[in-house]
Amino acid sequence: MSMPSAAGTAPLGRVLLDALRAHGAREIFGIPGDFALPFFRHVEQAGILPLFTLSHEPAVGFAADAAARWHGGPGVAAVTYGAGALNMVNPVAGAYAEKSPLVVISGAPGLAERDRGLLLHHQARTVDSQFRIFSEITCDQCVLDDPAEAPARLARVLRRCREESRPVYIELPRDQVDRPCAPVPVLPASPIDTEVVDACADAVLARLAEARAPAMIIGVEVRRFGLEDKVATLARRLGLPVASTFMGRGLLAEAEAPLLGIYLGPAGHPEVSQPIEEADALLMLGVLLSDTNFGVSARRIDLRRAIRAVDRTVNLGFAVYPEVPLGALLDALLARLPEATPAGRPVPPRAEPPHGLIADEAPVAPADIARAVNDLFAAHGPMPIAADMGDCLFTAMDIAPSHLVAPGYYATMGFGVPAGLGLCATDAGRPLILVGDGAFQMTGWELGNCQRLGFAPLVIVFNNASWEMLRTFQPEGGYNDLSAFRFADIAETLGGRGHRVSTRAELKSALQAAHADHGRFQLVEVMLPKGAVSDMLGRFVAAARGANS
Ligand SMILES: Cc1ncc(Cc2csc(CCOP(=O)(O)OP(=O)(O)O)c2C)c(N)n1
Ligand SMILES: [Mg+2]
Repeated sequence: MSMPSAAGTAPLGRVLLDALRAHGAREIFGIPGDFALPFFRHVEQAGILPLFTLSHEPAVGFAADAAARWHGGPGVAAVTYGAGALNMVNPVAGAYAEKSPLVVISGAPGLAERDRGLLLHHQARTVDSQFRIFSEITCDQCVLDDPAEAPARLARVLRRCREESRPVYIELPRDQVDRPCAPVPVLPASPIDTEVVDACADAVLARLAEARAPAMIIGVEVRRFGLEDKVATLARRLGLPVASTFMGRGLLAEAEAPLLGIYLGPAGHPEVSQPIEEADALLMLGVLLSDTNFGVSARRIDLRRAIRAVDRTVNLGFAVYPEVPLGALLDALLARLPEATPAGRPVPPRAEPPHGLIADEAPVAPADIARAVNDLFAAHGPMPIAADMGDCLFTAMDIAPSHLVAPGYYATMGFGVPAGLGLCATDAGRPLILVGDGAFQMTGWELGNCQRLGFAPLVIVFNNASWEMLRTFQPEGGYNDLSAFRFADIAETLGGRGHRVSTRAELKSALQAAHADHGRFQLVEVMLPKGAVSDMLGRFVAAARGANS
């Protein structure tokens, strides 16, 4: 029942939608439930943010995460309490790990029903259990149990979501949704101490100036905070060779910058690894110190000599500069550097992505898929890519630069197809989805929503009937053999168009036909021979074995 609105107020559900929009959200992904129905009514009636419903909450989380990464701003996942929200723990954990600004909105029991002394349906342990679970995988949380406090609480968590680029959790008791509430302010950026920033910038430049062979490596925060241009300018002015991490793939690829390529330790190219590992001052901007970024090389990079700027903190040797956002540091560094580009060390020309698929009767290897996609991009322009975990992600490292969303660190399967649907909902353009057969079995069925939603992604399924990545780590595992799903046939049933290919010639013509057909989703099922893996995966596993031996 909508309460009469006092002057300047509106129902809390509507106020929340206005606030999400004002903070940069452009869509809502969700699955309703009785605890969330009052809020979903506002979503549908207000039309402030378009609602995209999917079939299973993990997909809702992955889709909202992908939209957040594309926007560099909030992606919104709205679910019901308990069964819905707890279904989404894995995607939210992945968003936390990979610094994606995801906003989780969960309907919840009303205040009145919490005190009736009954165990509520969807309740796990206590009514507050869900809040505690999400407190572990979000950077801030609030319960909107008092409309008088709601604007301040929402302003706080939405600012932290933006500034930390991490998920936040909003719990919305269903009997509060229609209560009158004042608008939510958009708070100014959290104050920073410019003296700390200045001292930090001076120390960084002094450290780089005394180094014999400085270098730069950049990571996911550069993308999340939209700092690519500033980083490219900094690299030019400093004359430093720069590499991106595995998670930072594609950064600076289109910029005028001395980019070496992707740093992958011994699994990568020596002309990229050497300047990074031999640097006597390594400037690390927005880099997550994760095993997938450095695990195969932790022993090779002396982090004590590195300058690390991530998570609003700069570590330089034993000095720590707190509350220095990456953007503020970049501004301070650029303000201290002349516009001229010094004659830096010559940077070797970047390795060109492989092109020129030989369209013959040979069986398809993962490297052929990269070549075929690069040929397609060269002919028709790049597509945004959503990749799942598995060899498809390693193959993506050989695909020409384009916007990539992938679980490069958290490494969860199931991300690819829902993330591609998330991109379809944004203004990213038609995505290419890369997914293995094992991961497709988890969330690929979400393609069945494409017809209703008007989405037409191009999907490539790497079908080796195997958990092949696991087999490279442990060949003796008999459990890696999977059933032979006929995904191309299933595509037709799901409302799309299926193409099954076994040779390179079939791959080329199927991709051309799929790319030309925008009317429905296209699924190109590539039958890969047993044991066929990308060189990149082979090198990564060998290096990982070496690092862990
Ligand atoms: C949610 C989740 N559960 C298990 C695993 C562990 C795993 C990592 S890679 C992999 C096999 C992937 O098989 P797929 O056929 O998709 O790709 P490919 O290796 O190229 O054949 C598994 C099971 C992860 N990462 N996430
Ligand atoms: Mg497989």
